[in-house]
Amino acid sequence: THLPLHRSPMASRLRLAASGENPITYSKSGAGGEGGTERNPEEARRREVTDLGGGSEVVHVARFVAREAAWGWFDYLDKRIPWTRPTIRVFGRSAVQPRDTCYVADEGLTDLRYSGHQPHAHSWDEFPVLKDILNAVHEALPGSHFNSLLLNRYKTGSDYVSWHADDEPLYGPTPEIASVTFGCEREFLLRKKLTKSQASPGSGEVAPKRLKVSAPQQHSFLLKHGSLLVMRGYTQRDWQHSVPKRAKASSPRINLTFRRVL
Ligand SMILES: O=C(O)CCC(=O)C(=O)O
Ligand SMILES: [Fe+2]
Repeated sequence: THLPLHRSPMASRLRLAASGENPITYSKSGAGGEGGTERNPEEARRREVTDLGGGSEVVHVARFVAREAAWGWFDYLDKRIPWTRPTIRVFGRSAVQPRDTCYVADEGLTDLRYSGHQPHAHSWDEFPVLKDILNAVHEALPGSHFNSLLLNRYKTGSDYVSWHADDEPLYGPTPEIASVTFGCEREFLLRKKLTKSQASPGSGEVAPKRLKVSAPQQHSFLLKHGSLLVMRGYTQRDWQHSVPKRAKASSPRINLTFRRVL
């Protein structure tokens, strides 16, 4: 079958993986089962693999979850998740996090802490749908064993997540993070962290010769309703990511990032 090529914002960055090269195998739950209708047919779940260099890689599956099923999951999550907007600390100041959040994790894991905030860990048993989504992600990523999930809801285009890396030690040096998006499509940006020598060119008395500092490498992904994006290798060590404000985005977006606490 010939599929329309997904438009890629940066034409040069891609190696389109043939589906045979990276087989996604879902256990068919048979006629009447639910599994089959939630996921798009295999030929639609085309993977774009972006090699960021230096052992970092991003995999993007624009049509991971079938549209209707994805809206069903969106509605469930929007209504049933006990969303909160915690006060966090950034650069020594308190601020209300600019998006709703919720955290789910296996029992007995090291607690997650970020920006001076420790979210309450809910149990998977409270939200059966999350187990379905987790199963779909596990089937798409053979060998993955996610045990925790951070959910974010961006109510409007004014909600965002600023530049950061999910490089907390509890995830280990090369975490695989799988991100599933529902609802409003938003841009997801990645930029290379500056190395020591690239960062502020010193504060010596003699002004340093003006060096041409090239802009950090950047990649952009438009994350659509029902899409999957996976960051792996050294992406958290060497890159930062963000979902910037977008005045034009008026409807809510829900994003799930599955992680493995070691
Ligand atoms: O909403 C997204 O796509 C990203 C969320 C994120 O980076 C995070 O929760 O760490
Ligand atoms: Fe993140």
